[in-house]
Amino acid sequence: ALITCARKAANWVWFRPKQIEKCLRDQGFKGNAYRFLYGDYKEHISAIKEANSKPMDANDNNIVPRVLPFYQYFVQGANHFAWVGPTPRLNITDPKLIKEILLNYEVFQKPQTNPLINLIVTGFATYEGEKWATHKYLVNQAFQHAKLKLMLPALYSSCSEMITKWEVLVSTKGSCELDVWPDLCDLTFDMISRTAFGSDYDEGRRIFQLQKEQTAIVVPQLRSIYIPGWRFLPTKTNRKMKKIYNEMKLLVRNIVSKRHQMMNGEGDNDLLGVLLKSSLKTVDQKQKHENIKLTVEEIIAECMLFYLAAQETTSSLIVWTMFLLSKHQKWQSLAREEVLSVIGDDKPHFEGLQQLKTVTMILHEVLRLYSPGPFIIREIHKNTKLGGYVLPAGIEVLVPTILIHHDPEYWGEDAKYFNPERFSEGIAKATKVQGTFLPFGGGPRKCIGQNFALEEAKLTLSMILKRFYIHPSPSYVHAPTVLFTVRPEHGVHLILQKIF
Ligand code: HEM
Repeated sequence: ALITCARKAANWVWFRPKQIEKCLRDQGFKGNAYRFLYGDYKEHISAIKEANSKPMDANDNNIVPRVLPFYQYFVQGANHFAWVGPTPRLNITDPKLIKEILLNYEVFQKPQTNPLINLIVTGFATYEGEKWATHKYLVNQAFQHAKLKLMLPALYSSCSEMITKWEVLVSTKGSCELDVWPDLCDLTFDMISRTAFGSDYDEGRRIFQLQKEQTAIVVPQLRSIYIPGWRFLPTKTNRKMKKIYNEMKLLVRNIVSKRHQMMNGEGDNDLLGVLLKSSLKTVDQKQKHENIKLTVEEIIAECMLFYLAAQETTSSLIVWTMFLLSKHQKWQSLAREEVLSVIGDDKPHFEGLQQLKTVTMILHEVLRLYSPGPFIIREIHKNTKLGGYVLPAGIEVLVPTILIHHDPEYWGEDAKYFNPERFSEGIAKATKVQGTFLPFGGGPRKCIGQNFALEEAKLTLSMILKRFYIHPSPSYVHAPTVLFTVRPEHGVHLILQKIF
């Protein structure tokens, strides 16, 4: 047994990486030679630290060196690989190959993360195969057009609370300086709580606190140490995380069972209602995924996923939009004019939000420049053809979406500039090469919450633009950084001026 274990360990930390390295080099891929256990990991971490050590010029949108520092400094180009411990990660920037990767989702799978991340990311985002397909199908029911329309009043209530708070702040002087980031995080949390849990959303608030605690624990771990195989160690951190996770699970379980008892087969229109319906009844018999029932455990996992996937991504989109509108007053005025002409003094309504063309162009441009999810990672478990290459089993591929979004080859010489005009004739005509706008990913594993996020963002921006002029603040420090999403390291300080 000892000999078998020793052989396996030696294979994992040395022989297999060296074999893979040879296979990659033989096909023309470039990268550093594999170094025992750590690979390029130490350089990777110091590149992140170095890149984040100083703020950027506030007029500079070239955030790639901060967001993908290792890529920028060491890899320098497409079809290079870097070592994350004993695992090589191949960078792919060719749109044709990216399309192949995203479409071939059964082979290019989501990477297995360490168990700490598994305590944060749950639900179907972590599944593969038939289980993923059936769960995605069921969860998708909650994001249908008709359902999104019904969610609007809940989103409106959340947003009104934030706007009222800001109106109080500006009431004495007519304007105030404010870090809008924490408020936007609270807002998107509140929105997902209401839309996920309907009337039980208050009980969901505690989940937010717990998720914040989890992130606070996990982030320094991810950035500082790397011990290959550490996932097997019963560390203090693991225990702390597990404790928080169990508390979250209990909270969601209580909400789920309360609703389960109340519903007697009839669901609400919130996300939980849709999932619970599926646990009570069989789904449309004509559909492929008939007779699927979710267990309570599975529903809990999906609810916890909503919180993670829906919250910081959308707040990141809204905060960078506010920041860029503060810098580009022309676009701010155009957006405000459009909101006033389409929605006027009414409450924002679903059809109105669909008609906001300028606001949509602005949001697309923000998603391009400040993509909340700046890269996509996949791994393969068997030797796989990709274009003219044969990729060896056990490697990861990284699609650096943000790098592609900033590439002048696809977006023109003004790729680094904020120019929503490029989206005036839709996404297809904004880029020179199709498949280079990937803020929500692509293929079957594309983001399920895309329309929901855009609805949230349009509603929030409409309500803000109707009440306030947004100006830059001298205390703002431009420091985009990646912590699950591209977020502002020191918040986003802006001056809000009341519109009378
Ligand atoms: C601006 C906001 C958002 C952005 C930029 C965004 C981005 C993304 C991206 C890039 C992916 C693909 C990841 C991959 O292929 O590895 C993804 C997947 C996903 N997103 Fe979003 N997302 C946003 C909002 C949301 C919201 C509001 C929800 C839920 C309510 C959500 C739920 C999910 C889920 C569940 C997946 C996994 C899909 C699957 O594995 O099939 N996202 N998102």
